[in-house]
Amino acid sequence: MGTPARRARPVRVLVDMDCVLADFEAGLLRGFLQRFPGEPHVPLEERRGFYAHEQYRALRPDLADKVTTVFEAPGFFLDLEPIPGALEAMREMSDMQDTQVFICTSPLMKYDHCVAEKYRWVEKHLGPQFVERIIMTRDKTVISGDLLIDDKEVIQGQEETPSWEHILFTCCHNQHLALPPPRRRLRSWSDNWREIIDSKRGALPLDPDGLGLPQQ
Ligand SMILES: Cc1cn([C@H]2C[C@H](O)[C@@H](COP(=O)(O)O)O2)c(=O)[nH]c1=O
Ligand SMILES: [Mg+2]
Repeated sequence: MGTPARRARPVRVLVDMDCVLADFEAGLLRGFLQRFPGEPHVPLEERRGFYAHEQYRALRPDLADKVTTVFEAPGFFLDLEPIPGALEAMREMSDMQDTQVFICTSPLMKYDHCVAEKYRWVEKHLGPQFVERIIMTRDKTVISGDLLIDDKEVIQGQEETPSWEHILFTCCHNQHLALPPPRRRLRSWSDNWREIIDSKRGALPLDPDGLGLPQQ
């Protein structure tokens, strides 16, 4: 009989891209002001709700299509600025022991430029080793992980009970929301993301069949 194993499996962290790694909201406002000067706009401090185009629609119905043309345009996703601290956090996280990091991002339905530009953005800012870590899906609930760091307040899909805990990454459109316990937030990449990852380590099943893991 082997010694009871005390070795945990790695913590798997899924990290969203838009508004978590890449500053979608700042890029959208900048692009809108350049393309439609003189039209009413939504300042970042007044953004509410995940979908910017819905808030622009409420401002004036025709503005929904206008703002949509900004993020569907070639170059939009590639030119987004990194969120402060995001690149450093990703590099540190992927170097952590017993930690797997994946970038989990949803493409636009109008994917012509978005998909390739998301890949190119990751290569440009994080390098080819992170390109291997991209998961592109319209349904994040079917992806397995321990944590999903994401700015969308509600993440739904085919799987009613996703394996991950959703950590809400603070962004202009969600900062006003009061999260019901036990939901957790990451306020920025200066916040306690290391503690959040470590909080998952003890909770992992160790050698579930109880037969012991092979000695190394
Ligand atoms: C604000 C906003 C976003 N979208 C799109 C843009 C991206 O493809 C996804 C967000 O992806 P994530 O992985 O959840 O970050 O949503 C949109 O279609 N309309 C909008 O107003
Ligand atoms: Mg996002």
